Amino acid sequence: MTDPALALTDVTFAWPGQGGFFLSCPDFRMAMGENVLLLGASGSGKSTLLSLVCGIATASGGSVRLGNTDLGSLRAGARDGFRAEQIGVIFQQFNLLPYARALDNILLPLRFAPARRARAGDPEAEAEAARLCSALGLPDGVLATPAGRLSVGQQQRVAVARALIGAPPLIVADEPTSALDAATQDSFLRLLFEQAAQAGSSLLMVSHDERLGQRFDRVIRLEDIVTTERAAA
Ligand SMILES: Nc1ncnc2c1ncn2[C@@H]1O[C@H](COP(=O)(O)OP(=O)(O)OP(=O)(O)O)[C@@H](O)[C@H]1O
Repeated sequence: MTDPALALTDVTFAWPGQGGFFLSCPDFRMAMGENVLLLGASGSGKSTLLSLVCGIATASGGSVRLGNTDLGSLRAGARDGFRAEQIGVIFQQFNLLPYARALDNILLPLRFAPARRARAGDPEAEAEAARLCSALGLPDGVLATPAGRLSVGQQQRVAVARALIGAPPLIVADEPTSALDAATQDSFLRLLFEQAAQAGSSLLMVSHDERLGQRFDRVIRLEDIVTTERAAA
């Protein structure tokens, strides 16, 4: 039997400090190639769960597995490299380098990920970046433009191209449509799904927006897979 793309088992985690936030996730799995939307209200712990999935935060108990690798078995440096190889991340604020060309932003994850760079067609990864931009509806000329000079919609597509390049097995997206109107959201999601499917990537998106649900293989409410507690003030 093939490993799931992602498996969280008996995971526990607490942010340190007063008013600490505790989260536990007994069992959450995603199949290879599956698209899952995780719905939750603001402050419910969606970004915390994504941090655990990406290995940015480390579970205090249980296991987070991507394919056949347990993130907890990796030292910090190895975990960073593993993340760069295996996960394409689309942040809410896109996190592009504003003074770097869109092309350099898209190629950035490949610097830390030799296997992903090879999948992107090293040494011609620029051609793959151009193909992704065109497939995502970005006009010619965007690649050479500093990211900070692009429109919000264009920056968002550049952020998606950066996540998709080199076909990472998992794409993680944190509220990537929050800055868009409904019509633009729909075309954006269609392109993201098409390109993720072409790359064979699984897609885990978190949002508070129930309207996005119809395009996904599975829609889950955060409270159905995690329990959370806040320390008394
Ligand atoms: N870096 C951090 N350090 C300490 N506590 C944190 C940190 N990040 C989040 N928290 C705590 O975890 C709780 C859940 O936050 P989280 O960002 O995971 O929720 P969310 O569902 O993603 O919210 P939003 O939709 O508003 O982004 C917060 O209320 C906060 O108390």
